[in-house]
Amino acid sequence: MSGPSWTERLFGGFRKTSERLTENLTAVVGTAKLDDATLDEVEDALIMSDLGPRAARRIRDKLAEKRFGLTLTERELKEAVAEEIAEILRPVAKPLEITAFPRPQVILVIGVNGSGKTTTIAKLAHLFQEDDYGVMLAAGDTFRAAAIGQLKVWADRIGVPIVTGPEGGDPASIVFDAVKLATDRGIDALVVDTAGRLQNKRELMDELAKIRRVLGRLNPEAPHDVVLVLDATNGQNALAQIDVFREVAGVTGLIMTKLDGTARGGVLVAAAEQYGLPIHAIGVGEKIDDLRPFDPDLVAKVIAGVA
Ligand SMILES: Nc1nc2c(ncn2[C@@H]2O[C@H](COP(=O)(O)OP(=O)(O)OP(=O)(O)O)[C@@H](O)[C@H]2O)c(=O)[nH]1
Repeated sequence: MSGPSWTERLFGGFRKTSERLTENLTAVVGTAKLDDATLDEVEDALIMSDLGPRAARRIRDKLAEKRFGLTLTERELKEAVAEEIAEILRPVAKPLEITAFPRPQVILVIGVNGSGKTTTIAKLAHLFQEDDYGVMLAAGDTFRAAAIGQLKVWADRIGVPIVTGPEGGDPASIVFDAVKLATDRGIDALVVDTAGRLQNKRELMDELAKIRRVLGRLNPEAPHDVVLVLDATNGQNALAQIDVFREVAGVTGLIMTKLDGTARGGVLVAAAEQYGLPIHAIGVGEKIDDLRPFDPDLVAKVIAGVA
């Protein structure tokens, strides 16, 4: 028997956001036309659904601009909200593409422990493989032997080469070896795991800076991508993580995981509005093919309860 489809799981990841929003929107309609008081209620409903005050404000303003004074049915209001959410999400939906020349494209993956970083690296590698790219992994999280072991298990399972070092080894030297090997072998994408010790910001910053310096010596363009993995079940805390990692590592894009569980997926909209960072993909399960393209229109409809 097969389980729920990935889109069904996606509904799960946004359920908390969506239920709150749609309940509150339902309460709004039927009472009055879209005047200031109603718009206030819509804005509140959006804030309470984890979309954040900025996105809520923008959606309110757009609704006012386009539909002030109209009396909308419940469905029409939800569709209008979905459209404005989609407007926020569309510009940030950008798959991670392999374009680096010379190869390899070096993709640093960062994120706190437990965010789904290791699993996401394996899923990304699998996606690249499916597109016929040569992929290599580098186990740059040497802080814990388990992290190295776990990445190795994934590498063996999907059949990609991996460069590792001893526990406590120097991540920069592993990355250096990996880039050289990847260059020799004509690898297209080198995906690098990094330590996720956010509680020790200084050390993490130094470590990432050293990796950058070493990479820069081999290829001034590298790292080409610095992808932050965020756990959607963390809700608003995800925003705080973006703040810190932007400062520590210069994030170039996001992947949000665990959008299949009991996540507060609405935070994705808050992140899009606040940071405008590309969202490369979303994780909707623990299996290797559970990393999916980020579809802004579908996500917007799911959130607004009109999918
Ligand atoms: N439901 C669900 N679980 C996920 C998803 N992505 C990762 N996980 C699970 O989350 C847990 C943590 O994932 P890891 O990939 O080990 O996370 P990590 O950030 O590398 O964490 P450490 O190994 O502790 O550093 C694992 O049990 C994964 O199977 C997802 O999209 N959905």
